[in-house]
Amino acid sequence: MHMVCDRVFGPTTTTRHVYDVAAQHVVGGAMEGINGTIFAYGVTSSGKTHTMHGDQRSPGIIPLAVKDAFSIIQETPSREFLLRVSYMEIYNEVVNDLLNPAGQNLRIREDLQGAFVEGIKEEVVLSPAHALSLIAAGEEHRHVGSNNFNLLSSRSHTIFTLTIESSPCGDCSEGEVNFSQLNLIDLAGSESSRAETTGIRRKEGSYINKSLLTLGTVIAKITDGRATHIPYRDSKLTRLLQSSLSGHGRVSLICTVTPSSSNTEETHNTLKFANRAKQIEIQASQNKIIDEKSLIKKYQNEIHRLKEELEQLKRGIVTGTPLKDTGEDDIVLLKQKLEDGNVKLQSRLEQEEDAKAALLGRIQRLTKLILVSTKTTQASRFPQRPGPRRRHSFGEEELAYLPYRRRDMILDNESSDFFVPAEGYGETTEDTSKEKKNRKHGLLNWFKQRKRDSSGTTLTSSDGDKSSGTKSFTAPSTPQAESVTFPPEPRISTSIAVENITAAIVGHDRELPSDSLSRDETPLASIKTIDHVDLLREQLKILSGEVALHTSVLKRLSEEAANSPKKEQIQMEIKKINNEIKAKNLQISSLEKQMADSISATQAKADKSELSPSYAQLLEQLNEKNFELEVKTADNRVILDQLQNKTRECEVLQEIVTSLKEQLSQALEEKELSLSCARLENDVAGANDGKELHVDIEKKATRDVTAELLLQAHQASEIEELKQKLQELMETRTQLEARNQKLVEESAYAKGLASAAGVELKALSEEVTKLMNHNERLANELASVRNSNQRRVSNGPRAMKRESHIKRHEPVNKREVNVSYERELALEATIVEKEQREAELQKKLEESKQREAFLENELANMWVLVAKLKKSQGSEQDDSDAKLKDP
Ligand SMILES: Nc1ncnc2c1ncn2[C@@H]1O[C@H](COP(=O)(O)OP(=O)(O)OP(=O)(O)O)[C@@H](O)[C@H]1O
Repeated sequence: MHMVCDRVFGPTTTTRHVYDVAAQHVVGGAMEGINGTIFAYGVTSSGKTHTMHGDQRSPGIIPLAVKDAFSIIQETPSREFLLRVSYMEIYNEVVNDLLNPAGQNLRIREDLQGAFVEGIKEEVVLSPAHALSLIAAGEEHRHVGSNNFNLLSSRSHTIFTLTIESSPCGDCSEGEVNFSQLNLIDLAGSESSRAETTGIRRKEGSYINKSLLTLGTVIAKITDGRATHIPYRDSKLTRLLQSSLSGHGRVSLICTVTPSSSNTEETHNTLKFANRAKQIEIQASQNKIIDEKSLIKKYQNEIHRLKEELEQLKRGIVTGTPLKDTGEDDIVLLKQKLEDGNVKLQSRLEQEEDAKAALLGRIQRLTKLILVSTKTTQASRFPQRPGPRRRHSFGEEELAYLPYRRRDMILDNESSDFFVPAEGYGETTEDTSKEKKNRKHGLLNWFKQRKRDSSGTTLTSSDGDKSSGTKSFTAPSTPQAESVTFPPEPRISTSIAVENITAAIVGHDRELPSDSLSRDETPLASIKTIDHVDLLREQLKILSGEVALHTSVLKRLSEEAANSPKKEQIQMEIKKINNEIKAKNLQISSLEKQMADSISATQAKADKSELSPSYAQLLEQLNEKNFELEVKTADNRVILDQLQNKTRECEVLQEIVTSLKEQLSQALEEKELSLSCARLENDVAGANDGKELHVDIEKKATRDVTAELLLQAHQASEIEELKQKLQELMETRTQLEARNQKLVEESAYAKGLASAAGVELKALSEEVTKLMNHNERLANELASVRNSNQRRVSNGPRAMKRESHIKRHEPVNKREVNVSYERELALEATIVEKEQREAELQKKLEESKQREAFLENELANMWVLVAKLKKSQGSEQDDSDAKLKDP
């Protein structure tokens, strides 16, 4: 950015140096009758208060300026001065008197000399300590509060005004009186929209930002050249600074910036502001008061009159009534009269002595307010300033009014009271000591905890003077002033076309009529109506400002909503702000109605009575303003509608983004599932080729929408493939399950067979056992039969005898032998048969055993197979379960 400014100061620069470079010429000019304004501008916590007020270690521009003003008086023995101060704050667009706690919500009025605050308290000051004590007392009433960046942030703009009157020295000074005002302004810091503030701080912040915004707009319009209307009246700050901003006096703008990277945007804005302000064309001139309304003149004249009175009184006392020649008869009478007269004279003398003392006291009181140099040399200070002044050195008493006493750092090489009142200096000291008793250590920073030692970079933009102009502020007691052109001073100045000045003045003049009416001339009823309409207008402006602010916040939130994850919260806030805007718009319309009613009432009255031209003009102005307000409100509504549309669009976009995100996450889930299935398939089928899929889509998708779409397409095809694979896998699984079922059935059948075979085998073995038993019995029988036959043969004679005996009974025995023989044969045949059957059964048993062994073997194989199948099925089931649980 191409930047124009006079000087850039680094962090090591002292405020004293900044004062010398950027402020001293403004103070010097003010002491010569040229209005001056010095103000600090910057983001919150960038060091404005530090620059303007400072502390004991480093006194700020205000104490340095006050000190310098008194130094200049000391160095100007040819003139006598009268200094008075006022101190006010603009808090939430309300003007409060910091020197008088009762002076709250003061009105700004305008006369031909410019804007002034009605009813503001002005105090005549006699010394730097006196002035600083007043600032200190005023600071205690100033609004401060902690914000995110500054523990004691200025929540209001403060304007310290030093009104200077000077006239040539001498009792019967007929010379002109110089009149000027020096405004030293400490602005509240602009607040970032990022600042997390709530409630009262947010309200204060919005007022601060609004007035600073108006200040920026006014400066932009002044420097624009084409602007026909400059909105000075949009804020109290610009209204009061109108004269200074339109170039009618010396102006020095000190912009403070902070090195913090989080404030880059604000720093940039501050630099832009400085750059713009630098383009303002300055036309400073010396103001001279030619009428008798000057306060210094008033005091001088009164002193003069009182002195004459005193002289007369003195003469009256001294001068006795001469005695005339009288006769002897009258002597007694005369003696009597003389005695009476003496008593009377005595009492008159006493009265006159009292009057004389009272007069002297008044003369002393008045003269002590007028400050003159203690130097005896009467060398004129103007137009050439004498050699370097000894200044900036603070005495003990003055330091007491500065915050955080660090006397070791101050070079106290000069007495503080190097000026004296014109007369009665002793009384001043007495008064000052009284002040001392009452003083409070109370400038804002008195109580400030210094949070950091590193300083913000201070940047100064100071404009020089070029031609003529008028004064900026007018106090209620301010006399009429006249502009006198001074030749331009050799000073750094901006380059701006002279036409622009004219335009600015025209714009300025155009605004004046509504308030330029003399209060004496305006009928009371009209004043009331105008006041009411003024009030409504002010309220309207505040509301419009708030609507504008809300609108900007809304815009910001809408932008944020697009990116922030806390969408719902932001949407809620957007809704809240929308509601607020609606409520404000309702208020605006009701105010407009009230204004319209007031105006029509005024119009009706005006129709009845004869309107003065100024009144008609005023009405016209009001109508114009009303129209302007209506236009602005309509504009606001249009902007609001646009914003609401944008918000809706944003919401729709948000929904699209959300659905896209959901789709993406779904796709990712599916892909994950498919991947696990594929892995499972590979495990089961053993046909895993080791194919690896890369799943890092989510990050990529958020980075690049196009890439995301491509990736999605790619993923879709992959998902399709994977689905097919999954299908195949499912089929395989079904087949496997069928096969498994078959095997289970077979195994059950085999089991049945095996058990049947077992039963059969058991029956067979029992039969075999039976047969074997039977066989054994038969064999035993056979053996016993054989044994008996053999015994008979082997028994011999006995057997023979028996046989012979038997022979005697031959026919019976023969039959018996035959039966036995047949029976033996039958038994033998049965045994053979049994043996054959036994062999057969043995053979059958063997076969059964073999079959059983085979079946058992088959069964074992089957169990192995079943176990295998179960195992594979189980792992498959586990995998799919795990996949389903953790997709
Ligand atoms: N140049 C500096 N040297 C040392 N300290 C500084 C400097 N500038 C600022 N500071 C310190 O930083 C803090 C904030 O400064 P200051 O209060 O002056 O900021 P500000 O711009 O007035 O803020 P706000 O607008 O919130 O009132 C104070 O404690 C002040 O002492």
